[in-house]
Amino acid sequence: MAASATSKVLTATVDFVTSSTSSLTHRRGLTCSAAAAAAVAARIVPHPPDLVRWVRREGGLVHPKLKITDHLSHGLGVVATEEIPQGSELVVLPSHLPLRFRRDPESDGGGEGADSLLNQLASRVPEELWAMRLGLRLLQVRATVGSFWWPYISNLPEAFSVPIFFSREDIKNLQYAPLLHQVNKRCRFLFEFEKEVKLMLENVALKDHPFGGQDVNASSLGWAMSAVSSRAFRLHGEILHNGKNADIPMLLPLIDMCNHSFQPNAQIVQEQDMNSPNMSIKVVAETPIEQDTPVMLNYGCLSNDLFLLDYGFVIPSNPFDYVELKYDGTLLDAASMAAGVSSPSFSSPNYWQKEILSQLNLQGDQALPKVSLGGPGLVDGRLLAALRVLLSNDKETVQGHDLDTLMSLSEEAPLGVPIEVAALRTVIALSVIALEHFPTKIMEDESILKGDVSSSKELAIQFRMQKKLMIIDVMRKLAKRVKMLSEEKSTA
Ligand SMILES: C[S@@+](CC[C@H](N)C(=O)[O-])C[C@H]1O[C@@H](n2cnc3c(N)ncnc32)[C@H](O)[C@@H]1O
Repeated sequence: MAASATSKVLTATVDFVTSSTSSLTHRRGLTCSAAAAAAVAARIVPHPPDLVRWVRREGGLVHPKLKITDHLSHGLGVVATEEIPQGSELVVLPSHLPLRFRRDPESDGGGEGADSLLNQLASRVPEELWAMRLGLRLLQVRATVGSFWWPYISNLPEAFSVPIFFSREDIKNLQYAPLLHQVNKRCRFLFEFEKEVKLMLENVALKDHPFGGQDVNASSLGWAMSAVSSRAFRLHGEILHNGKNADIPMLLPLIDMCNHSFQPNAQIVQEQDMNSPNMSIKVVAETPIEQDTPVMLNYGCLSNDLFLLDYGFVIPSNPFDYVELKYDGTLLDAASMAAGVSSPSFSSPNYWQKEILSQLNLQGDQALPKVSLGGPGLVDGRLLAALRVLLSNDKETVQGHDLDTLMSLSEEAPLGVPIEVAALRTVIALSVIALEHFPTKIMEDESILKGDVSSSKELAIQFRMQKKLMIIDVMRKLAKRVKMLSEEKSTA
């Protein structure tokens, strides 16, 4: 495969991103450090108060057959000490226990108070880094002597295994440009934000200081952002004056001790409190929970990029994992030729094909060239439709199908078996190119993991290995489909 074609496949090249790799490792402050292991259970203080007792004392409910315990590879977790029936309420939090960022419009107007300064700082955080906003509140509460939330805060991990705390070397070890890009973006933001916070708080009197006069740097900001991204749930806030309620992120004491599974045995339920605009938040058993079984919640159908970036772990054989590719006609021509398709015309579509590419947002001013491979659909619908359309010379047949049909892999061969086989073979060749883009092979990764590696290096290697295994899985499934179609055709 031509090097120029292969270098285009992933949405950005690793070299480009790593040339400016930022990392928080050399800036570890008082309040944070990289996790010594993905499953590290060390807390902010060595012997924090009993969280279960605190929740009960504050009027919450904790099922008597639950306890917090070490979960081998997931840190702490919540476990059933005896069988718990389906439908049982496991934890109920009264509305004053969740920690949220409450934006008080009256303190937004440039006043001097601590809350006003916190609001001003929060308003400088871009929406996509929402975790930093609640993180500011978390830092404020953490710095408050005698804080109501201290029993909760003191039970938080002292370190997180998210990649902003990896060494530069281990960030490069991820080998996947879209994630490197996100990690760098977060690191750069934290360094910039540290400057802004310092500037804004330089001459603030102690009584007005949102962090009780304590130094806040990129590391402590990173700790707070990671605490929130790995533990907060987006839930309905209280009912607003207009009767609606907006989704807001909240830290849920004790509930956030539950680990993640795609086959959860419990779920979060919100209930309107009688006579108040508040919502109580519960965890309810969705299935019977056997003795010694952990209570598991589903954090969401996320890719490994998001699990690693926000939570600091990677899920093996994650059905929602995918790789990003850039839609590029020249690359598709190369892939298609490698797949044995004769005279493909991806780089020179004719006018009716161009129109469809525009409708698919793959061409024109509004083009969104990022497409994906993997996930539940295996192939990005827009990519599949483009391949099917560009491999066909039959305008009438193509125009006889709507875009949804052309984009669906479950629609078997809408433009005929030869076109379908050529399209799928092209995707397989694209997958090979994507695989070649990783500097190491799976076997090399496996042998590195057999050695003595740091936990962050292990996570980085697990991440890239899972991406490669996922691509191979896509290739295998598509090859099976090609075989089936070819057999069907030959027996027809
Ligand atoms: C909401 S907290 C759960 C409580 C956490 N285990 C603790 O020790 O505080 C989420 C964190 O738990 C760990 N975790 C949760 N589910 C996991 C899983 N399926 N695999 C690995 N780690 C997991 C990760 O460190 C994640 O950032």
